[in-house]
Amino acid sequence: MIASCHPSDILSHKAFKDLGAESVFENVPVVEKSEIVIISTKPSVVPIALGDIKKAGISADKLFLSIAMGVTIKQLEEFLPRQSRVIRVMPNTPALVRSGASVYVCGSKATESDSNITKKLLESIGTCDQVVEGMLDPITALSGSGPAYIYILIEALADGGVKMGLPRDLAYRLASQTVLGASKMVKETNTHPGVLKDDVTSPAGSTAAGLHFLEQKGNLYVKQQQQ
Ligand SMILES: NC(=O)C1=CN([C@@H]2O[C@H](COP(=O)(O)OP(=O)(O)OC[C@H]3O[C@@H](n4cnc5c(N)ncnc54)[C@H](OP(=O)(O)O)[C@@H]3O)[C@@H](O)[C@H]2O)C=CC1
Ligand SMILES: O=C(O)[C@@H]1CCC=N1
Repeated sequence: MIASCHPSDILSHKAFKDLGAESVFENVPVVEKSEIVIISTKPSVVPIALGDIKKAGISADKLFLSIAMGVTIKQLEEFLPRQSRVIRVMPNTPALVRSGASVYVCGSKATESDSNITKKLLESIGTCDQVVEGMLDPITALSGSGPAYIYILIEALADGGVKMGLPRDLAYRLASQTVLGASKMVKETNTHPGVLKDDVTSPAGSTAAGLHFLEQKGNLYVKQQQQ
């Protein structure tokens, strides 16, 4: 494995080395020495980084996997040497704990073998689905950005517990395990989330009161947006 980073980025340089990768400060040697190249710069940097590769006139016999948000297959193929094989991927940060949700789209020159190796790579860090490019923006909003929305939910659940007297570490443990458990219920029982919600909600119970409160707040929010 070989990775590039900026000369001032000592932390990434060390992190790559700790992973057992060769770490360099230029993109061209990374592409020269690799069969599969992962493009993971910010979207605005993609044309610059790929421009370096095109200018260097490297052989195009490589598979490029791009995780850059919003950079289309057509743009990637234009930025790279002709005949480069391109696959666009949208992963998410739970990949760090091997619970990612990734999707990928094959470019015009990607082969079945490229698709298979991409699936194998992504399945080693979570789930993986092949999709069509038109789905990538909504998927970015759902599973790409989604963890941020769930963290806010976990923080809010824990804050509520702390407000009512729970120690913070216990509150975070319970909140995160609750999200994990609820998620597994949806995945493993194949039951509609509305039905699972009803199962928790006893008549005249505390969950019904909590849901009523949230619904009122939700309606309030929608009304504020409409004003
Ligand atoms: N964050 C997320 O949850 C997700 C992000 N993505 C996509 O991943 C990409 C990276 O996002 P993120 O990790 O958050 O961003 P970061 O800014 O953390 O990472 C970008 C990396 O690119 C490096 N870089 C900058 N310029 C160059 C260059 N010219 N050549 C090579 N490397 C360069 C940076 O190095 P240095 O710091 O040394 O400049 C940095 O390590 C984005 O395209 C984003 O859309 C996709 C899915 C989820
Ligand atoms: O917000 C971002 O730029 C990236 C894309 C998906 C998740 N984070």
